[in-house]
Amino acid sequence: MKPIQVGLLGIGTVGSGTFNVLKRNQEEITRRAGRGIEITMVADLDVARAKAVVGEGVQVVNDAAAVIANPDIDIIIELIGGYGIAKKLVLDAIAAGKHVVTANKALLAVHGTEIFAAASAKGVVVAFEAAVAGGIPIIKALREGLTANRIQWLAGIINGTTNFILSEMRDKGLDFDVVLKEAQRLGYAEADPTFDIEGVDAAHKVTLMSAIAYGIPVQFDKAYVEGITKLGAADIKYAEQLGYRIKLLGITKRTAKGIELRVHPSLVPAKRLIANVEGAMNAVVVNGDAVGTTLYYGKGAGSEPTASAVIADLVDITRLHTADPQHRVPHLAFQPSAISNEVVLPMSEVVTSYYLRLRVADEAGVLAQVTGILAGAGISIDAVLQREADEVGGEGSTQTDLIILTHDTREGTMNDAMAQMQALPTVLAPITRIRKEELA
Ligand SMILES: NC(=O)c1ccc[n+]([C@@H]2O[C@H](COP(=O)([O-])OP(=O)(O)OC[C@H]3O[C@@H](n4cnc5c(N)ncnc54)[C@H](O)[C@@H]3O)[C@@H](O)[C@H]2O)c1
Ligand SMILES: N[C@@H](CCO)C(=O)O
Ligand code: NA
Repeated sequence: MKPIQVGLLGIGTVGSGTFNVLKRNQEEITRRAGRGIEITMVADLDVARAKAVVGEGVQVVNDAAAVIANPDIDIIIELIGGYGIAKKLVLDAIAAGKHVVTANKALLAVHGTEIFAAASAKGVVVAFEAAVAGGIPIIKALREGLTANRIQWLAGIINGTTNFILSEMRDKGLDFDVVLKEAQRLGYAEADPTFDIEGVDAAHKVTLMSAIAYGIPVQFDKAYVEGITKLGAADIKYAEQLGYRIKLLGITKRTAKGIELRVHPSLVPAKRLIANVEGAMNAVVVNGDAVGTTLYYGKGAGSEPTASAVIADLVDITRLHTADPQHRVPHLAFQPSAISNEVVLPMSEVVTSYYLRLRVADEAGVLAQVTGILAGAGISIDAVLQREADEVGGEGSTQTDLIILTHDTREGTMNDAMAQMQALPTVLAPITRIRKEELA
């Protein structure tokens, strides 16, 4: 089957990430989608910059309408932003019978009702995973994973720029303006950064989540919106002293009287996981009556994290483009015909770092014997801790514990070294080995 053809409108921060990730991971994405996905035409006002990103072989124009008019294109990605020209282009793409993928939360939160109605009438999809919490698959979780539940409430840190500002102000005592400039440089901030700092961007996102959580129309005009501009450094400090962190939260809650929809700075107990979401990271907590509380965490902004969500929507739409129902939800996420025979490694080939605890005789030269074996095996030591014998075995003890952290080592090599260490007469008990994972 020939690749599905995609037209990209706007190749700035998110657009270039989308182009690059799609190209880099082409082979695996095709195995998942069941068909290649190719951006064959790009529109951007800055044609020269666009050409520098896409190279040869992709048509670049400055008129987005020309991409929509191209009959070979099945999916339009809108990454221009705003409610101006983007609205017209999305509606034109729908009218032309094309599916739309967009990261434009502003457009959907304000004009979603009109846009979704147009798409329904035409039988096309408007997918927007990238619009809420960037790379975190929160739309998919609400739309698919949690469908059994009556959602009670959800709350999220859904604006990276403001979370970055609050984190830097708290940790480094930096000024608001300095941190905002840095967020803009890193590509997190909206074209108009007042949308970030006044809470508007978070309100766009929580409006969309509220609609999906409760099955109501998107109603941005009903949201209460308060940003972080009136917060003082002193408030952050006092909250801290009381055991809280201040976070800009988007909250939507079902109550007996109706649905709450609001964005404002909030004190959150410091021990909550969400209170420890720092920098530009996002997190959303969802409470459903059956599942209880679930947490979704990750990068909510930036070029490739946002591209990750855009491409997931492209894969979903591509999977729909077939009559075969098996194709739509492949059991193992990859198409059955694309399952690979890559090997699963035996444990001896696994590479990790280690914590070792050796109960040894408290005498000269023991440490040298042990480290000598590790050096001989090419195992690099990260840290060594030798406990006082008295601490380990009580007063007058002749035994002590030697704790060693290693750098990455092949398990088979470690097994051999451990056998040698265990055989030393000065090693008095079975060695304890715990594998260490950084998980960063
Ligand atoms: N940057 C992020 O981390 C992020 C994350 C999630 C969602 N978003 C959303 O993604 C969208 C794009 O954001 P971005 O950060 O990539 O913006 P950007 O400013 O980096 O890119 C927009 C691009 O669109 C082009 N453009 C403007 N008007 C055009 C027109 N009429 N025709 C064709 N091209 C035009 C610009 O030249 C630019 O290259 C926005 O809706 C934004 O809210 C961004
Ligand atoms: N301006 C947004 C981009 C992601 O939607 C943020 O800072 O989170
Ligand atoms: Na998302």
